[in-house]
Amino acid sequence: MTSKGALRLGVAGLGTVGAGVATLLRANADLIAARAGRPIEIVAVAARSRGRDRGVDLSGVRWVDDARALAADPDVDVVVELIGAAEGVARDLVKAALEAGKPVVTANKALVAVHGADLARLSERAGVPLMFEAAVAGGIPVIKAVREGLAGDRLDWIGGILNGTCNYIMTTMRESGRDFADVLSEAQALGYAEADPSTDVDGIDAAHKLAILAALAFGRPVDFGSVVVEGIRGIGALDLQFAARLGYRLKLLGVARRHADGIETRVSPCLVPEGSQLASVEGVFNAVLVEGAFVGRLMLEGRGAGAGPTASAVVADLVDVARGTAVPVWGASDTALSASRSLPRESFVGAYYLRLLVRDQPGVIAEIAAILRDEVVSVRSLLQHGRAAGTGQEAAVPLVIVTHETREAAILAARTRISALDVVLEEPTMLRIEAG
Ligand SMILES: NC(=O)c1ccc[n+]([C@@H]2O[C@H](COP(=O)([O-])OP(=O)(O)OC[C@H]3O[C@@H](n4cnc5c(N)ncnc54)[C@H](O)[C@@H]3O)[C@@H](O)[C@H]2O)c1
Ligand SMILES: N[C@@H](CCO)C(=O)O
Ligand code: NA
Repeated sequence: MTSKGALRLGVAGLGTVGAGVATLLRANADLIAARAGRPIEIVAVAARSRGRDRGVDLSGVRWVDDARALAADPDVDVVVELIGAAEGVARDLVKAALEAGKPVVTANKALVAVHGADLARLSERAGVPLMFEAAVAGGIPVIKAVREGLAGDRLDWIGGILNGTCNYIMTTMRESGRDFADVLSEAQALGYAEADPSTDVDGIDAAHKLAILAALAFGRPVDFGSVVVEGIRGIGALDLQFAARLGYRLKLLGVARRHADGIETRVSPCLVPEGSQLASVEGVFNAVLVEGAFVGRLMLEGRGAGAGPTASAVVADLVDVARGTAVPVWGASDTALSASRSLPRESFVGAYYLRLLVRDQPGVIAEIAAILRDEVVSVRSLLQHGRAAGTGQEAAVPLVIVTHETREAAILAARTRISALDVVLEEPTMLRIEAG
C-alpha cells in the first residue's frame, strides 16, 4: 500500500474536492513523485458514507470513522482537510493536527478566514506548514503568487472575481435570459456551489477569500469580520439590461484597497466597463487583480471552482510540503504582521449606480434630485426606461441614477431617504462602479 519514503496523506472529506484530489493523485502519480522527490499517497480517509461510488479507486485505503482521529494517526504524515465550514469537525481536526506537529493542507476558506490568525500561530509554534492554495480562487495559484511571487513589493490593491457560482449565475442570466433559481441549480449540479449556496449568493464565500487575500497582500492578521458584504440576490434582469445599456458588465467583486489610514475591504455587486480586464472574465472563471508599487498591475485568471482545478491547487500544496518548503502562513511571522486597521464603510469613496422603481407621475425626479442635492451627491447621468409592467393600479418605471465620485456615507444616506419616499415602490439596487 505505502511505498518506502512516500508522503502519507490522511484525507478528511470525499466530496467534490476530496474525490478530485484522489483522482488527480492517481492520474499524475509519476510526475508528482518526480517533482515532490517522493510519491504522495492517500493512506487513510474519513468521509460520511463509505459505500458511495465516487468514481475513484480507493481500494487499499484505510477508512477512519472519526476524521479527528487522523490528527493522531501514526501512519499519517499530512492531514488534508476537505470537509468545509469554519466550525466543527474541520476546525477540530486542523487544530489537533497542527498541535500534533502534522502539516495541514486545506481548501476551507471559511476556516482560514475566521480562524486563520490562531491557526497560523499554532502552525508557527509547531514549525509545520498550514497551506490553503485551494481556498482562494480554486485552481489559480494566487496564494503562492502573492505570498512568494510578490514578496518584494508593497501592494496597494487586490481583489477581483472570487466566486465562480455568482459569476456563472450572472453570466448565464445575461446570455440566456434564464432566471436566477434555474441557473443556481445548474451551478450546484456542476459542483461549483458551497454546501449551502446562500454562502455563495450572499457574498460570504467571496468575503472569506477577500479577507485571506487582504491579509496576505497587506501583511496583517486576517480580519473577516470587518469585510463589508453584499450579495447578488437583489440583482434582477433589469440591472443586467441597464448595465449593458450603460456600457458595463455586472460582477460580484471583492476589493481590498490601501488607504492612508487603513484598509478598505468590501464584497459587492459592481459595474465594470465593457472591455476592461475584469469584464471579460465570464462563467465559472475567477480573476485576481493586483496593483503593486513596483510590479504595477497584473491579473491572474482561471477556474475558481470544480473538482479538477481545486484538486490541482491542493496537490500543489502537497508537493510543497513534500519538498519541505517553509513559508510563514501569512507571509511574515505573527509578530511581524502590521496593525493596519479595516476601515468602516462610510469612509469609502466611489461612483455609484442606483436603480429605482418609481411611480410614473410628475414631480418624482424633483423629489429624488432634492435628496441627492441635500446629501451632496453629484449626478453624472439619469436614465429612464420606457414604462414597465404596472405594479398594481399605477404604472411603474425604472429609473437609474449614476453618480460622480462621492462618499459612500452620502450615497447610503441618500438611498435610505429615497427608499422611504411614497413614490419609490421597491428597495433600490445600489452598485459600485469600479475601473475593472
Ligand atoms: N467545490 C469547489 O469547487 C470548491 C473549491 C474550492 C474550495 N472548496 C472547499 O473545499 C471544501 C470541500 O468542498 P466540496 O465542494 O468538496 O464539498 P462537498 O460537500 O462536496 O464535500 C464535503 C465532504 O465532507 C464530508 N463530510 C462532512 N462532514 C464530515 C465529517 N464530520 N467527517 C468526515 N467527512 C465529512 C461529506 O460527506 C462530503 O463528502 C470546502 O471547504 C469548500 O469550501 C470547494
Ligand atoms: N463555491 C465556490 C467554490 C470555490 O471556492 C465558488 O463558487 O467559487
Ligand atoms: Na488558488
